[in-house]
Amino acid sequence: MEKKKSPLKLLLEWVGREKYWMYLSILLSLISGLCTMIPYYGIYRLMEAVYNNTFTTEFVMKDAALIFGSILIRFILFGASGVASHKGAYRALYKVRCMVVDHMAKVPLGALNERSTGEIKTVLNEDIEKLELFLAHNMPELVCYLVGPIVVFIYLLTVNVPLALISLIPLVLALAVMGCMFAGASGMMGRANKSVANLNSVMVEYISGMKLIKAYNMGSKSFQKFSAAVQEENSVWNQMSKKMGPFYAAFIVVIECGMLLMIPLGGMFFLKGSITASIFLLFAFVGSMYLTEIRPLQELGSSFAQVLAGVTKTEEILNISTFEGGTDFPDKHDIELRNVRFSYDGKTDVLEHCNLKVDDGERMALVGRSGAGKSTVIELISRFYDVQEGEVLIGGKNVKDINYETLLQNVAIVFQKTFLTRDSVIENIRMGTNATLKEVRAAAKEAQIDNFIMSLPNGYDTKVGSFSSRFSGGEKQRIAIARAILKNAPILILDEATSAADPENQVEIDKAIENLCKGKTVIIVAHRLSALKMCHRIAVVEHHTITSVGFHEKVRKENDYYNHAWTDYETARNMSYQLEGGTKNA
Ligand SMILES: Nc1ncnc2c1ncn2[C@@H]1O[C@H](COP(=O)(O)OP(=O)(O)OP(=O)(O)O)[C@@H](O)[C@H]1O
Repeated sequence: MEKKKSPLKLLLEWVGREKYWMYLSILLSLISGLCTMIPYYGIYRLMEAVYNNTFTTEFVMKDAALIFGSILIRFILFGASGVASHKGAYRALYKVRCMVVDHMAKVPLGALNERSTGEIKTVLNEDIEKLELFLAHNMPELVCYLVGPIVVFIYLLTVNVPLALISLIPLVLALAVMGCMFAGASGMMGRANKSVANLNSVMVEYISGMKLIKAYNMGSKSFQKFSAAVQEENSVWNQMSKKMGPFYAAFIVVIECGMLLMIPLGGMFFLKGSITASIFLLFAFVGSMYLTEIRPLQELGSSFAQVLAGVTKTEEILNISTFEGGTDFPDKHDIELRNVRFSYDGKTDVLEHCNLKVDDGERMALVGRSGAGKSTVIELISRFYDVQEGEVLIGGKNVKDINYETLLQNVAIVFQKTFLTRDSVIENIRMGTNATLKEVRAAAKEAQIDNFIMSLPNGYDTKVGSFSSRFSGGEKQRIAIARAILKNAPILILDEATSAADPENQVEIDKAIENLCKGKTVIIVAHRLSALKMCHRIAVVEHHTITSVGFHEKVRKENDYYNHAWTDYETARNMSYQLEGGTKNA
Protein backbone atom coordinates (compact mmCIF):
# COMPACT_ATOMS: atom_id res chain seq x y z
CA MET A 1 0.00 0.00 0.00
CA GLU A 2 1.25 3.47 -0.87
CA LYS A 3 2.22 5.50 2.22
CA LYS A 4 -0.01 8.52 2.77
CA LYS A 5 1.91 11.72 2.14
CA SER A 6 1.90 14.46 4.75
CA PRO A 7 -0.15 17.54 3.80
CA LEU A 8 3.01 19.66 3.78
CA LYS A 9 4.81 17.30 1.39
CA LEU A 10 1.74 17.23 -0.82
CA LEU A 11 1.54 20.99 -0.88
CA LEU A 12 5.19 21.32 -1.92
CA GLU A 13 4.61 18.76 -4.67
CA TRP A 14 1.59 20.67 -5.97
CA VAL A 15 3.30 24.04 -6.06
CA GLY A 16 6.23 22.61 -8.08
CA ARG A 17 8.86 25.18 -9.03
CA GLU A 18 7.09 27.92 -7.09
CA LYS A 19 8.54 26.31 -3.97
CA TYR A 20 11.86 28.02 -4.80
CA TRP A 21 10.20 31.36 -4.10
CA MET A 22 9.17 29.91 -0.77
CA TYR A 23 12.72 28.75 -0.06
CA LEU A 24 14.08 32.21 -0.92
CA SER A 25 11.52 33.76 1.36
CA ILE A 26 12.48 31.38 4.17
CA LEU A 27 16.18 32.14 3.68
CA LEU A 28 15.56 35.90 3.87
CA SER A 29 13.35 35.35 6.86
CA LEU A 30 16.08 33.27 8.51
CA ILE A 31 18.69 35.99 8.05
CA SER A 32 16.17 38.50 9.32
CA GLY A 33 15.65 36.24 12.35
CA LEU A 34 19.41 36.11 12.95
CA CYS A 35 19.45 39.90 13.06
CA THR A 36 17.17 39.71 16.12
CA MET A 37 20.18 38.85 18.20
CA ILE A 38 22.18 41.97 17.35
CA PRO A 39 20.18 44.53 19.39
CA TYR A 40 20.42 42.26 22.44
CA TYR A 41 24.15 42.03 21.92
CA GLY A 42 24.28 45.82 21.57
CA ILE A 43 22.45 46.26 24.88
CA TYR A 44 24.84 43.87 26.58
CA ARG A 45 27.80 45.83 25.23
CA LEU A 46 26.30 49.03 26.61
CA MET A 47 25.85 47.49 30.03
CA GLU A 48 29.41 46.20 30.00
CA ALA A 49 30.66 49.65 29.05
CA VAL A 50 28.76 51.21 31.97
CA TYR A 51 30.07 48.61 34.35
CA ASN A 52 33.66 48.83 33.10
CA ASN A 53 33.65 52.65 32.85
CA THR A 54 34.41 52.55 29.10
CA PHE A 55 31.20 54.40 28.24
CA THR A 56 32.04 57.18 25.73
CA THR A 57 30.01 59.21 23.21
CA GLU A 58 31.76 57.50 20.36
CA PHE A 59 31.00 54.09 21.86
CA VAL A 60 27.31 54.96 22.34
CA MET A 61 27.03 56.23 18.75
CA LYS A 62 28.63 53.08 17.36
CA ASP A 63 26.48 50.82 19.51
CA ALA A 64 23.31 52.72 18.63
CA ALA A 65 24.24 52.50 14.92
CA LEU A 66 24.72 48.75 15.34
CA ILE A 67 21.33 48.35 17.05
CA PHE A 68 19.37 50.57 14.65
CA GLY A 69 21.20 49.20 11.60
CA SER A 70 20.41 45.64 12.57
CA ILE A 71 16.75 46.51 13.21
CA LEU A 72 16.57 48.24 9.82
CA ILE A 73 18.21 45.32 8.02
CA ARG A 74 15.94 42.93 9.87
CA PHE A 75 12.81 44.69 8.63
CA ILE A 76 14.13 45.11 5.08
CA LEU A 77 14.93 41.39 4.89
CA PHE A 78 11.58 40.50 6.43
CA GLY A 79 9.83 42.71 3.85
CA ALA A 80 11.80 41.13 0.99
CA SER A 81 10.92 37.73 2.37
CA GLY A 82 7.23 38.76 2.27
CA VAL A 83 7.53 39.89 -1.35
CA ALA A 84 9.13 36.56 -2.37
CA SER A 85 6.61 34.53 -0.41
CA HIS A 86 3.63 36.43 -1.90
CA LYS A 87 4.98 36.04 -5.41
CA GLY A 88 5.37 32.30 -4.89
CA ALA A 89 2.09 31.95 -3.02
CA TYR A 90 -0.10 33.58 -5.67
CA ARG A 91 1.55 31.58 -8.45
CA ALA A 92 1.09 28.44 -6.37
CA LEU A 93 -2.56 29.29 -5.73
CA TYR A 94 -3.16 29.70 -9.46
CA LYS A 95 -1.42 26.38 -10.12
CA VAL A 96 -3.38 24.44 -7.51
CA ARG A 97 -6.71 25.95 -8.61
CA CYS A 98 -6.01 25.05 -12.27
CA MET A 99 -4.96 21.57 -11.20
CA VAL A 100 -8.21 21.00 -9.30
CA VAL A 101 -10.37 22.43 -12.10
CA ASP A 102 -8.52 20.33 -14.74
CA HIS A 103 -8.96 17.25 -12.63
CA MET A 104 -12.66 17.94 -12.14
CA ALA A 105 -13.06 18.08 -15.91
CA LYS A 106 -11.69 14.52 -16.15
CA VAL A 107 -13.54 12.80 -13.33
CA PRO A 108 -16.85 11.01 -13.96
CA LEU A 109 -19.75 13.37 -13.41
CA GLY A 110 -21.33 10.89 -11.03
CA ALA A 111 -18.48 11.31 -8.56
CA LEU A 112 -18.92 15.09 -8.60
CA ASN A 113 -22.69 14.84 -8.25
CA GLU A 114 -22.14 13.08 -4.94
CA ARG A 115 -20.62 16.31 -3.62
CA SER A 116 -22.65 19.46 -3.15
CA THR A 117 -21.83 22.56 -5.18
CA GLY A 118 -21.11 24.37 -1.92
CA GLU A 119 -18.58 21.74 -0.86
CA ILE A 120 -16.68 22.07 -4.15
CA LYS A 121 -16.90 25.87 -3.95
CA THR A 122 -15.41 25.74 -0.44
CA VAL A 123 -12.45 23.73 -1.71
CA LEU A 124 -11.87 25.90 -4.78
CA ASN A 125 -12.30 29.14 -2.93
CA GLU A 126 -11.70 29.08 0.81
CA ASP A 127 -9.55 25.96 1.22
CA ILE A 128 -7.17 26.86 -1.59
CA GLU A 129 -7.15 30.51 -0.46
CA LYS A 130 -5.89 29.34 2.93
CA LEU A 131 -2.78 28.08 1.15
CA GLU A 132 -1.91 31.73 0.46
CA LEU A 133 -2.04 32.45 4.18
CA PHE A 134 0.24 29.51 4.80
CA LEU A 135 2.75 30.02 2.00
CA ALA A 136 2.88 33.81 2.04
CA HIS A 137 2.69 34.45 5.78
CA ASN A 138 2.86 31.43 8.04
CA MET A 139 5.99 29.77 6.63
CA PRO A 140 8.31 32.83 6.66
CA GLU A 141 6.85 34.05 9.97
CA LEU A 142 7.40 30.66 11.54
CA VAL A 143 11.07 30.75 10.58
CA CYS A 144 11.55 34.33 11.69
CA TYR A 145 9.78 33.90 15.06
CA LEU A 146 11.71 30.72 15.79
CA VAL A 147 15.18 31.68 14.61
CA GLY A 148 15.40 34.91 16.65
CA PRO A 149 14.84 33.29 20.06
CA ILE A 150 17.02 30.27 19.13
CA VAL A 151 19.95 32.54 18.25
CA VAL A 152 19.49 34.62 21.40
CA PHE A 153 19.36 31.43 23.47
CA ILE A 154 22.63 30.19 21.89
CA TYR A 155 24.21 33.54 22.65
CA LEU A 156 22.99 33.38 26.28
CA LEU A 157 24.46 29.88 26.53
CA THR A 158 27.85 31.27 25.62
CA VAL A 159 27.50 33.83 28.43
CA ASN A 160 26.17 31.61 31.25
CA VAL A 161 24.88 28.06 30.85
CA PRO A 162 22.78 27.62 34.05
CA LEU A 163 20.97 30.93 33.65
CA ALA A 164 20.42 30.30 29.91
CA LEU A 165 18.79 26.96 30.75
CA ILE A 166 16.65 28.57 33.46
CA SER A 167 15.49 31.14 30.91
CA LEU A 168 13.88 28.26 28.99
CA ILE A 169 11.48 27.30 31.81
CA PRO A 170 8.66 29.63 30.59
CA LEU A 171 8.98 28.04 27.15
CA VAL A 172 8.60 24.52 28.53
CA LEU A 173 5.47 25.59 30.42
CA ALA A 174 4.11 27.45 27.39
CA LEU A 175 4.62 24.41 25.17
CA ALA A 176 2.71 22.29 27.68
CA VAL A 177 -0.17 24.81 27.61
CA MET A 178 -0.08 24.84 23.80
CA GLY A 179 -0.16 21.02 23.70
CA CYS A 180 -3.25 20.98 25.94
CA MET A 181 -4.85 23.62 23.76
CA PHE A 182 -4.35 21.60 20.56
CA ALA A 183 -5.47 18.38 22.18
CA GLY A 184 -8.69 20.15 23.16
CA ALA A 185 -9.14 21.84 19.82
CA SER A 186 -8.29 18.95 17.48
CA GLY A 187 -11.79 17.44 17.67
CA MET A 188 -13.42 20.83 17.30
CA MET A 189 -11.35 21.91 14.31
CA GLY A 190 -12.91 19.17 12.17
CA ARG A 191 -16.38 20.27 13.31
CA ALA A 192 -15.53 23.91 12.64
CA ASN A 193 -14.34 23.14 9.10
CA LYS A 194 -17.42 21.02 8.46
CA SER A 195 -19.70 23.81 9.66
CA VAL A 196 -18.02 26.29 7.29
CA ALA A 197 -18.35 23.86 4.36
CA ASN A 198 -21.99 23.25 5.25
CA LEU A 199 -22.70 26.97 5.50
CA ASN A 200 -21.19 27.42 2.04
CA SER A 201 -23.31 24.62 0.60
CA VAL A 202 -26.47 26.01 2.08
CA MET A 203 -25.58 29.51 0.94
CA VAL A 204 -25.11 28.35 -2.67
CA GLU A 205 -28.46 26.52 -2.47
CA TYR A 206 -30.09 29.58 -0.91
CA ILE A 207 -28.88 31.90 -3.67
CA SER A 208 -29.76 29.49 -6.50
CA GLY A 209 -33.20 28.94 -4.96
CA MET A 210 -33.87 32.67 -4.55
CA LYS A 211 -36.78 32.60 -7.01
CA LEU A 212 -38.52 29.89 -5.03
CA ILE A 213 -37.83 31.64 -1.74
CA LYS A 214 -39.36 34.85 -3.05
CA ALA A 215 -42.30 33.03 -4.64
CA TYR A 216 -43.16 31.47 -1.29
CA ASN A 217 -42.17 34.50 0.75
CA MET A 218 -39.62 32.57 2.78
CA GLY A 219 -37.32 34.97 4.61
CA SER A 220 -33.97 33.83 5.91
CA LYS A 221 -35.61 32.80 9.18
CA SER A 222 -38.13 30.55 7.50
CA PHE A 223 -35.45 29.06 5.31
CA GLN A 224 -34.55 26.84 8.21
CA LYS A 225 -31.61 25.09 6.69
CA PHE A 226 -29.90 28.44 6.15
CA SER A 227 -30.45 29.81 9.63
CA ALA A 228 -29.57 26.41 11.17
CA ALA A 229 -26.27 26.40 9.25
CA VAL A 230 -25.48 29.97 10.38
CA GLN A 231 -26.32 29.08 13.98
CA GLU A 232 -24.23 25.90 13.89
CA GLU A 233 -21.24 27.80 12.52
CA ASN A 234 -21.69 30.50 15.17
CA SER A 235 -22.03 28.02 17.96
CA VAL A 236 -18.97 25.97 16.93
CA TRP A 237 -16.74 29.05 16.81
CA ASN A 238 -18.17 30.31 20.11
CA GLN A 239 -17.46 26.99 21.76
CA MET A 240 -14.02 27.00 20.25
CA SER A 241 -13.28 30.51 21.60
CA LYS A 242 -14.54 29.50 25.05
CA LYS A 243 -12.41 26.38 25.07
CA MET A 244 -9.29 28.03 23.65
CA GLY A 245 -9.60 31.37 25.51
CA PRO A 246 -8.21 30.22 28.90
CA PHE A 247 -5.34 28.35 27.24
CA TYR A 248 -4.54 31.36 25.11
CA ALA A 249 -4.45 33.63 28.19
CA ALA A 250 -2.32 31.07 30.09
CA PHE A 251 0.13 30.90 27.18
CA ILE A 252 0.62 34.69 27.18
CA VAL A 253 1.04 34.86 30.95
CA VAL A 254 3.52 31.98 31.06
CA ILE A 255 5.64 33.22 28.18
CA GLU A 256 5.81 36.71 29.75
CA CYS A 257 6.79 35.51 33.22
CA GLY A 258 10.51 35.14 32.52
CA MET A 259 11.32 38.10 34.77
CA LEU A 260 9.84 36.30 37.79
CA LEU A 261 12.60 33.74 37.43
CA MET A 262 15.48 35.73 36.03
CA ILE A 263 15.50 38.60 38.53
CA PRO A 264 15.57 36.57 41.80
CA LEU A 265 17.74 33.74 40.44
CA GLY A 266 20.06 36.04 38.49
CA GLY A 267 20.29 38.28 41.58
CA MET A 268 21.28 35.28 43.69
CA PHE A 269 24.00 34.30 41.20
CA PHE A 270 25.29 37.91 41.24
CA LEU A 271 25.28 38.18 45.04
CA LYS A 272 27.15 34.90 45.26
CA GLY A 273 29.69 36.41 42.84
CA SER A 274 29.27 33.77 40.14
CA ILE A 275 28.26 36.38 37.51
CA THR A 276 29.17 39.99 36.85
CA ALA A 277 26.66 42.85 37.12
CA SER A 278 26.47 43.17 33.32
CA ILE A 279 25.65 39.47 32.93
CA PHE A 280 23.00 39.82 35.64
CA LEU A 281 21.47 42.79 33.82
CA LEU A 282 21.71 40.97 30.48
CA PHE A 283 19.69 38.04 31.84
CA ALA A 284 17.31 40.30 33.76
CA PHE A 285 16.40 42.15 30.57
CA VAL A 286 17.20 39.94 27.58
CA GLY A 287 16.92 36.52 29.25
CA SER A 288 13.49 37.31 30.56
CA MET A 289 12.14 38.90 27.38
CA TYR A 290 13.51 37.09 24.35
CA LEU A 291 10.92 34.31 24.46
CA THR A 292 8.07 36.77 24.02
CA GLU A 293 9.16 36.86 20.36
CA ILE A 294 7.54 33.47 19.87
CA ARG A 295 4.13 34.70 21.03
CA PRO A 296 2.74 34.96 17.47
CA LEU A 297 3.58 31.25 17.01
CA GLN A 298 0.54 30.46 19.08
CA GLU A 299 -1.71 32.06 16.46
CA LEU A 300 0.18 30.27 13.71
CA GLY A 301 -0.79 26.98 15.33
CA SER A 302 -4.52 27.35 14.73
CA SER A 303 -3.89 28.77 11.27
CA PHE A 304 -1.73 25.69 10.44
CA ALA A 305 -4.49 23.34 11.51
CA GLN A 306 -6.93 25.07 9.14
CA VAL A 307 -4.47 25.05 6.24
CA LEU A 308 -3.70 21.37 6.66
CA ALA A 309 -7.43 20.58 6.75
CA GLY A 310 -7.78 22.57 3.49
CA VAL A 311 -4.95 20.57 1.87
CA THR A 312 -6.64 17.32 2.89
CA LYS A 313 -9.96 18.46 1.37
CA THR A 314 -8.25 19.52 -1.85
CA GLU A 315 -6.51 16.15 -1.94
CA GLU A 316 -9.89 14.40 -1.60
CA ILE A 317 -11.00 16.04 -4.86
CA LEU A 318 -7.69 15.28 -6.56
CA ASN A 319 -7.98 11.67 -5.42
CA ILE A 320 -11.25 11.08 -7.27
CA SER A 321 -10.04 8.65 -9.87
CA THR A 322 -10.23 9.64 -13.50
CA PHE A 323 -10.85 7.35 -16.43
CA GLU A 324 -7.45 6.93 -18.03
CA GLY A 325 -6.33 5.16 -21.20
CA GLY A 326 -8.72 3.40 -23.52
CA THR A 327 -9.06 3.00 -27.25
CA ASP A 328 -10.35 5.29 -30.00
CA PHE A 329 -14.05 5.80 -30.53
CA PRO A 330 -15.50 3.02 -32.71
CA ASP A 331 -16.48 3.65 -36.33
CA LYS A 332 -19.92 2.10 -35.86
CA HIS A 333 -22.33 3.89 -33.56
CA ASP A 334 -24.91 1.34 -32.45
CA ILE A 335 -25.56 1.27 -28.69
CA GLU A 336 -26.26 -1.74 -26.54
CA LEU A 337 -27.04 -2.32 -22.87
CA ARG A 338 -26.33 -5.96 -22.09
CA ASN A 339 -27.78 -7.42 -18.88
CA VAL A 340 -27.05 -4.22 -16.96
CA ARG A 341 -27.43 -3.87 -13.22
CA PHE A 342 -26.93 -0.44 -11.68
CA SER A 343 -27.44 1.20 -8.32
CA TYR A 344 -26.51 4.74 -7.24
CA ASP A 345 -26.01 3.90 -3.60
CA GLY A 346 -24.88 0.28 -3.89
CA LYS A 347 -28.02 -0.83 -2.03
CA THR A 348 -31.11 -0.26 -4.18
CA ASP A 349 -30.94 -1.34 -7.81
CA VAL A 350 -32.34 1.27 -10.18
CA LEU A 351 -31.78 -1.05 -13.16
CA GLU A 352 -31.41 -4.83 -13.25
CA HIS A 353 -31.23 -7.36 -16.11
CA CYS A 354 -31.65 -4.41 -18.43
CA ASN A 355 -31.17 -5.00 -22.19
CA LEU A 356 -31.51 -2.57 -25.08
CA LYS A 357 -30.13 -2.40 -28.62
CA VAL A 358 -30.20 0.85 -30.62
CA ASP A 359 -29.03 0.46 -34.23
CA ASP A 360 -26.53 2.77 -35.90
CA GLY A 361 -28.47 5.78 -37.18
CA GLU A 362 -31.66 4.81 -35.34
CA ARG A 363 -33.76 7.12 -33.17
CA MET A 364 -34.96 5.40 -30.03
CA ALA A 365 -37.40 6.91 -27.55
CA LEU A 366 -37.25 6.01 -23.87
CA VAL A 367 -40.63 6.24 -22.18
CA GLY A 368 -41.70 5.36 -18.67
CA ARG A 369 -43.12 6.74 -15.45
CA SER A 370 -41.30 9.44 -13.55
CA GLY A 371 -38.45 7.84 -11.59
CA ALA A 372 -38.46 4.68 -13.73
CA GLY A 373 -34.79 5.10 -14.73
CA LYS A 374 -34.84 6.80 -18.17
CA SER A 375 -32.21 9.40 -17.28
CA THR A 376 -30.15 6.70 -15.58
CA VAL A 377 -29.97 4.77 -18.87
CA ILE A 378 -28.55 7.78 -20.69
CA GLU A 379 -26.14 8.53 -17.85
CA LEU A 380 -24.74 5.01 -18.21
CA ILE A 381 -24.32 5.39 -21.99
CA SER A 382 -22.36 8.63 -21.54
CA ARG A 383 -20.46 6.97 -18.66
CA PHE A 384 -21.40 9.46 -15.98
CA TYR A 385 -21.53 6.30 -13.87
CA ASP A 386 -20.24 2.74 -14.36
CA VAL A 387 -22.56 -0.27 -14.28
CA GLN A 388 -22.23 -2.77 -11.44
CA GLU A 389 -22.97 -5.74 -13.68
CA GLY A 390 -23.31 -6.28 -17.42
CA GLU A 391 -21.98 -4.03 -20.17
CA VAL A 392 -22.73 -0.83 -22.03
CA LEU A 393 -21.41 -1.09 -25.58
CA ILE A 394 -20.98 1.44 -28.37
CA GLY A 395 -20.10 0.00 -31.79
CA GLY A 396 -19.53 -3.32 -29.99
CA LYS A 397 -16.92 -1.79 -27.61
CA ASN A 398 -17.47 -1.58 -23.87
CA VAL A 399 -17.62 2.12 -22.93
CA LYS A 400 -15.11 1.34 -20.15
CA ASP A 401 -12.55 0.49 -22.86
CA ILE A 402 -13.10 3.67 -24.87
CA ASN A 403 -10.91 6.66 -24.03
CA TYR A 404 -13.12 8.84 -21.81
CA GLU A 405 -12.29 12.12 -23.50
CA THR A 406 -13.02 10.58 -26.91
CA LEU A 407 -16.29 9.21 -25.59
CA LEU A 408 -17.35 12.66 -24.38
CA GLN A 409 -16.30 14.19 -27.72
CA ASN A 410 -18.50 11.76 -29.62
CA VAL A 411 -21.62 11.93 -27.51
CA ALA A 412 -23.65 15.15 -27.54
CA ILE A 413 -26.27 15.70 -24.87
CA VAL A 414 -29.03 18.28 -24.87
CA PHE A 415 -30.31 18.53 -21.34
CA GLN A 416 -33.75 19.45 -20.17
CA LYS A 417 -32.36 22.56 -18.48
CA THR A 418 -29.97 24.61 -20.57
CA PHE A 419 -27.06 26.19 -18.77
CA LEU A 420 -25.65 29.33 -20.36
CA THR A 421 -22.30 30.58 -19.10
CA ARG A 422 -21.73 34.30 -18.36
CA ASP A 423 -20.06 34.82 -21.68
CA SER A 424 -20.99 36.01 -25.16
CA VAL A 425 -23.58 34.12 -27.19
CA ILE A 426 -20.90 32.98 -29.63
CA GLU A 427 -18.76 31.47 -26.85
CA ASN A 428 -21.86 29.77 -25.46
CA ILE A 429 -22.28 27.99 -28.79
CA ARG A 430 -18.58 27.38 -29.40
CA MET A 431 -18.04 25.81 -25.96
CA GLY A 432 -14.26 26.02 -26.12
CA THR A 433 -13.88 24.94 -29.75
CA ASN A 434 -12.16 27.07 -32.40
CA ALA A 435 -15.24 27.28 -34.64
CA THR A 436 -15.37 30.39 -36.82
CA LEU A 437 -18.26 32.84 -36.73
CA LYS A 438 -19.40 31.41 -40.07
CA GLU A 439 -19.53 27.88 -38.66
CA VAL A 440 -21.28 29.06 -35.50
CA ARG A 441 -23.87 30.95 -37.56
CA ALA A 442 -24.46 27.93 -39.78
CA ALA A 443 -25.18 25.83 -36.68
CA ALA A 444 -27.40 28.56 -35.23
CA LYS A 445 -29.32 28.78 -38.52
CA GLU A 446 -30.01 25.06 -38.41
CA ALA A 447 -31.06 25.46 -34.79
CA GLN A 448 -33.51 28.22 -35.87
CA ILE A 449 -31.92 30.76 -33.54
CA ASP A 450 -29.73 32.86 -35.89
CA ASN A 451 -32.39 35.49 -36.55
CA PHE A 452 -33.02 35.97 -32.87
CA ILE A 453 -29.30 36.27 -32.06
CA MET A 454 -28.80 38.79 -34.89
CA SER A 455 -31.62 40.90 -33.43
CA LEU A 456 -29.74 41.24 -30.09
CA PRO A 457 -27.94 44.57 -29.48
CA ASN A 458 -24.47 43.11 -30.13
CA GLY A 459 -25.49 40.08 -32.16
CA TYR A 460 -23.27 37.10 -31.43
CA ASP A 461 -21.11 39.20 -29.08
CA THR A 462 -24.02 39.96 -26.76
CA LYS A 463 -23.18 38.94 -23.22
CA VAL A 464 -25.51 36.36 -21.78
CA GLY A 465 -26.91 37.54 -18.47
CA SER A 466 -26.78 41.27 -19.20
CA PHE A 467 -30.14 42.83 -18.48
CA SER A 468 -31.21 43.32 -22.06
CA SER A 469 -30.45 39.81 -23.11
CA ARG A 470 -32.38 37.47 -20.92
CA PHE A 471 -33.33 34.43 -22.94
CA SER A 472 -36.58 32.51 -22.77
CA GLY A 473 -36.55 28.75 -22.11
CA GLY A 474 -37.20 28.03 -25.80
CA GLU A 475 -34.40 30.37 -26.92
CA LYS A 476 -31.95 28.80 -24.50
CA GLN A 477 -32.93 25.37 -25.73
CA ARG A 478 -32.27 26.34 -29.35
CA ILE A 479 -28.85 27.70 -28.31
CA ALA A 480 -28.19 24.29 -26.72
CA ILE A 481 -29.27 22.62 -29.96
CA ALA A 482 -26.92 24.90 -31.93
CA ARG A 483 -24.09 23.79 -29.59
CA ALA A 484 -24.91 20.14 -30.30
CA ILE A 485 -25.14 20.76 -34.06
CA LEU A 486 -21.72 22.44 -33.98
CA LYS A 487 -20.28 19.56 -31.93
CA ASN A 488 -21.53 17.19 -34.64
CA ALA A 489 -21.12 14.08 -32.49
CA PRO A 490 -22.34 10.81 -34.04
CA ILE A 491 -24.32 9.91 -30.92
CA LEU A 492 -26.95 12.26 -29.65
CA ILE A 493 -28.89 12.15 -26.41
CA LEU A 494 -31.88 14.39 -25.92
CA ASP A 495 -33.15 14.52 -22.37
CA GLU A 496 -36.55 16.21 -22.56
CA ALA A 497 -35.19 18.52 -25.22
CA THR A 498 -38.64 19.76 -26.17
CA SER A 499 -39.69 20.58 -22.63
CA ALA A 500 -39.31 24.35 -23.02
CA ALA A 501 -41.32 24.43 -26.23
CA ASP A 502 -44.39 26.60 -26.20
CA PRO A 503 -46.79 26.70 -29.14
CA GLU A 504 -44.89 29.67 -30.61
CA ASN A 505 -41.50 28.04 -30.78
CA GLN A 506 -42.61 24.40 -30.88
CA VAL A 507 -42.36 24.40 -34.68
CA GLU A 508 -38.91 25.99 -34.55
CA ILE A 509 -37.61 23.57 -31.91
CA ASP A 510 -39.01 20.59 -33.84
CA LYS A 511 -37.25 21.82 -36.98
CA ALA A 512 -34.03 22.42 -35.01
CA ILE A 513 -34.13 18.92 -33.53
CA GLU A 514 -34.89 17.40 -36.92
CA ASN A 515 -31.77 19.11 -38.32
CA LEU A 516 -29.75 18.02 -35.31
CA CYS A 517 -30.74 14.34 -35.56
CA LYS A 518 -29.80 13.92 -39.25
CA GLY A 519 -27.55 10.88 -39.70
CA LYS A 520 -27.02 10.32 -35.95
CA THR A 521 -27.78 7.53 -33.51
CA VAL A 522 -30.27 9.23 -31.22
CA ILE A 523 -31.79 8.42 -27.85
CA ILE A 524 -34.64 10.66 -26.79
CA VAL A 525 -36.00 10.65 -23.25
CA ALA A 526 -39.64 11.29 -24.14
CA HIS A 527 -41.43 12.54 -21.07
CA ARG A 528 -44.07 14.00 -23.37
CA LEU A 529 -45.34 11.56 -25.93
CA SER A 530 -45.42 14.32 -28.56
CA ALA A 531 -41.67 13.75 -28.84
CA LEU A 532 -42.30 10.26 -30.23
CA LYS A 533 -43.12 11.62 -33.66
CA MET A 534 -39.41 12.04 -34.37
CA CYS A 535 -38.43 8.50 -33.24
CA HIS A 536 -38.26 5.16 -35.03
CA ARG A 537 -38.76 2.81 -32.11
CA ILE A 538 -39.83 3.01 -28.48
CA ALA A 539 -38.36 1.37 -25.35
CA VAL A 540 -40.41 1.27 -22.17
CA VAL A 541 -38.47 1.62 -18.90
CA GLU A 542 -40.37 0.14 -15.96
CA HIS A 543 -39.90 -2.27 -13.05
CA HIS A 544 -36.13 -1.50 -12.98
CA THR A 545 -35.61 -2.72 -16.53
CA ILE A 546 -36.68 -2.29 -20.15
CA THR A 547 -39.83 -4.31 -20.64
CA SER A 548 -40.77 -3.64 -24.29
CA VAL A 549 -38.91 -2.42 -27.35
CA GLY A 550 -40.37 -1.97 -30.82
CA PHE A 551 -42.47 0.11 -33.17
CA HIS A 552 -45.41 2.05 -31.83
CA GLU A 553 -48.20 -0.46 -32.66
CA LYS A 554 -46.28 -3.46 -31.33
CA VAL A 555 -45.39 -1.77 -28.03
CA ARG A 556 -48.94 -0.55 -27.66
CA LYS A 557 -50.21 -4.08 -27.97
CA GLU A 558 -47.80 -5.69 -25.55
CA ASN A 559 -47.25 -2.99 -22.92
CA ASP A 560 -50.04 -1.81 -20.63
CA TYR A 561 -48.23 1.24 -19.38
CA TYR A 562 -47.53 2.50 -22.90
CA ASN A 563 -51.02 1.66 -24.12
CA HIS A 564 -52.60 3.70 -21.30
CA ALA A 565 -50.13 6.54 -21.68
CA TRP A 566 -50.84 6.73 -25.42
CA THR A 567 -54.62 6.60 -24.91
CA ASP A 568 -54.36 9.43 -22.35
CA TYR A 569 -52.17 11.41 -24.72
CA GLU A 570 -54.65 11.00 -27.59
CA THR A 571 -57.57 11.93 -25.36
CA ALA A 572 -55.76 15.06 -24.28
CA ARG A 573 -54.94 15.90 -27.89
CA ASN A 574 -58.56 15.56 -28.96
CA MET A 575 -59.98 17.18 -25.89
CA SER A 576 -62.38 19.96 -26.70
CA TYR A 577 -63.29 22.84 -24.55
CA GLN A 578 -66.06 25.35 -24.60
CA LEU A 579 -65.21 28.86 -25.70
CA GLU A 580 -67.80 31.56 -25.82
CA GLY A 581 -69.46 31.05 -29.12
CA GLY A 582 -67.93 27.72 -30.20
CA THR A 583 -66.01 24.52 -29.52
CA LYS A 584 -62.26 24.18 -30.11
CA ASN A 585 -59.79 21.34 -29.94
CA ALA A 586 -57.01 21.65 -27.38
N1 LIG B 1 -27.78 10.80 -8.28
C1 LIG B 1 -28.67 9.93 -7.79
N2 LIG B 1 -28.44 9.35 -6.60
C2 LIG B 1 -29.32 8.48 -6.07
N3 LIG B 1 -30.48 8.12 -6.66
C3 LIG B 1 -30.77 8.67 -7.83
C4 LIG B 1 -29.89 9.61 -8.47
N4 LIG B 1 -30.45 9.99 -9.65
C5 LIG B 1 -31.63 9.31 -9.75
N5 LIG B 1 -31.82 8.52 -8.67
C6 LIG B 1 -32.94 7.61 -8.42
O1 LIG B 1 -32.95 6.65 -9.47
C7 LIG B 1 -34.27 6.38 -9.89
C8 LIG B 1 -34.37 6.63 -11.40
O2 LIG B 1 -34.18 8.01 -11.63
P1 LIG B 1 -34.16 8.63 -13.11
O3 LIG B 1 -33.83 10.07 -12.96
O4 LIG B 1 -33.31 7.80 -13.96
O5 LIG B 1 -35.69 8.45 -13.53
P2 LIG B 1 -36.45 9.08 -14.80
O6 LIG B 1 -37.21 7.97 -15.38
O7 LIG B 1 -35.50 9.80 -15.67
O8 LIG B 1 -37.42 10.10 -14.06
P3 LIG B 1 -38.05 11.48 -14.61
O9 LIG B 1 -38.90 11.13 -15.77
O10 LIG B 1 -38.87 11.97 -13.46
O11 LIG B 1 -36.91 12.38 -14.94
C9 LIG B 1 -35.19 7.28 -9.08
O12 LIG B 1 -35.71 6.50 -8.03
C10 LIG B 1 -34.28 8.35 -8.55
O13 LIG B 1 -34.71 8.78 -7.29
